[in-house]
Amino acid sequence: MAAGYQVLREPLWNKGLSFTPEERKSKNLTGLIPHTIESLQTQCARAMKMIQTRQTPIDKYLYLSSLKDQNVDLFYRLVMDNIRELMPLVYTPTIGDVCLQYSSIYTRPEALYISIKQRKSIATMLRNWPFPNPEICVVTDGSRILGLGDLGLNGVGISVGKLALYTAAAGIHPEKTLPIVLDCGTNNETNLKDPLYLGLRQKRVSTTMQQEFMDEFMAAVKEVYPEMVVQFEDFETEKAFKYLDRYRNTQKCFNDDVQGTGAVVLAGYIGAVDLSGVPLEEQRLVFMGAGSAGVGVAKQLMEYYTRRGLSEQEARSKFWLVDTKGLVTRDRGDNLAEHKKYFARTDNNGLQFRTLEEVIAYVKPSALVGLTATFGVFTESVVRALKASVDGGGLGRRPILFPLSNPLTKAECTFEQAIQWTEGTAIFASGSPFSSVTVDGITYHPNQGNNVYVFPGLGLGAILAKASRVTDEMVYNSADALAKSLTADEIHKGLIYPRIERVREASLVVAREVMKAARRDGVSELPEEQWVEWEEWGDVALMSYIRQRVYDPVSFGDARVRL
Ligand SMILES: NC(=O)C1=CN([C@@H]2O[C@H](COP(=O)(O)OP(=O)(O)OC[C@H]3O[C@@H](n4cnc5c(N)ncnc54)[C@H](OP(=O)(O)O)[C@@H]3O)[C@@H](O)[C@H]2O)C=CC1
Ligand SMILES: CC(=O)C(=O)O
Ligand SMILES: [Mg+2]
Repeated sequence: MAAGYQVLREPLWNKGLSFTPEERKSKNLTGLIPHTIESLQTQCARAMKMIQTRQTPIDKYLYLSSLKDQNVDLFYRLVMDNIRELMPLVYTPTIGDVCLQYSSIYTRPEALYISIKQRKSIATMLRNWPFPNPEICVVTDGSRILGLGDLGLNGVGISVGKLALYTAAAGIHPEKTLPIVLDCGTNNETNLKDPLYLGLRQKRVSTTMQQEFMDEFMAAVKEVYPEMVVQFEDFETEKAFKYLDRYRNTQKCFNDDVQGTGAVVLAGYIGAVDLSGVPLEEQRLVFMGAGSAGVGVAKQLMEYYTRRGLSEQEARSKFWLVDTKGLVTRDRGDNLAEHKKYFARTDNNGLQFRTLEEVIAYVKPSALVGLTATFGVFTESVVRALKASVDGGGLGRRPILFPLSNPLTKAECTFEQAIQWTEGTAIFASGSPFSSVTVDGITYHPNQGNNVYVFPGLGLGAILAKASRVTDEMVYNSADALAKSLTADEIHKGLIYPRIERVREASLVVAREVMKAARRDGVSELPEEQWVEWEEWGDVALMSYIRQRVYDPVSFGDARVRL
């Protein structure tokens, strides 16, 4: 163990003012820090005060980021204990601005930056990562960052942000997380012209060349870190589907935008249907956006229907997908992208519907899901038409309205608009957090339908189960577990997701069910005796195993009950 100053300079060793008298002596810290001993809570109180003095979300982010670089335990204790206030800073919406400005605000490395020019040394770069045996990586090529488009290398911020939540929301040790950006060029002219841009100054390479690069990357991962789970994040549509299909049967990986989003929306949908007064079989869903998230979500919801006894045909018929050209139909006359074909309608009798208003008038949906990355496409007339089509089915019925695009500047509508235009009846979930709204003395609370409720638990479950693959059953069960994780109080309050303060508790439940699904699918490589023991003692024993393995920073002087 290094002594003195070096201990204070190493973020994973530094405890700030929480070093005990014995540690201060043994590590030669005496005099290098103030004599006072403080608990993590006291240090958190100081940090919160500092955050409040910062004016803009980016300034607050920079303060937090610098804190993470000085004292990892303090950073995570702070985020865990103040998740409602701080998650929007380390994640969406602020992380969107961070990515937009990443090259300008860059101060120090925090990820692996792998450029296609260095493709011959991917394995070496992976080995250069200073911490041994990472368990989870989030990898992006920056080609579709949130709803902000192609940000190139600057998209690395999303890998960093998602992994901070793996730790805060699921307790994966920070040392075991690995953010990666694969730099294949960018088509973003602003970045290419920016003298400070840190990425390759060239247009994106061809699909074929990137495919070869991905193959090399995934092979290097298998060679260097065979146990690591790979989360694909924010790859543009075609690549999102293609890479998932290509690697999912041979490596431990999943796509967060397709599968994580699918699972989180399914969990919310299960709760929303209960509140809506429209029975599951009568629900009719319009999806605005037929990209990686839209199709991923539709497929996951369809799975729910088929597990409830509907045939594939019946289940598929509940979904109407809309893209920039209107309702997706087989006979629309354009060359439909492969991923859109499955849900393309064939029952439209040659009719085509260009606008969302036309689609709503035709379908009379009970639920409207937005995954377009386009602000404001749920206009007043659209939302009022949705409400009218639900009202038509009987009094007291409530529309399901999920504008899920990120960050807030891309949301299809705001919470306030949803409340106003539906007279407070909308069952609402958005991708980024909106504040509560009070109208005529009634306060309405929004839900945040974001894959943050799924990926941390899904990843943790896959790691702890030593799963050789991430199977559909594991993904489906993450949704099921999340839906069942609400408390009576949350259900009573009309919520469809656990309060964000409980995201960690919910993630551990998700992880437990993911582990069990891995076992059922025969992909868990844990010893048989271990499973026999859990099967004998049940969920309590399994949960206790999980809790013993999660990171939960505490300090000398803390007297509190931990998860
Ligand atoms: N809440 C959450 O947890 C998550 C939210 N998201 C958000 O979802 C959004 C979309 O992501 P993703 O699916 O990966 O993106 P894609 O680029 O794959 O898909 C976008 C889709 O939206 C359609 N679209 C865009 N503008 C319009 C418009 N004006 N009218 C109708 N359709 C439109 C596109 O049509 P076309 O095909 O014709 O181009 C395309 O089908 C992003 O903002 C992302 O942040 C994603 C994952 C998780
Ligand atoms: C949340 C997320 O994964 C996205 O917006 O892409
Ligand atoms: Mg994403």
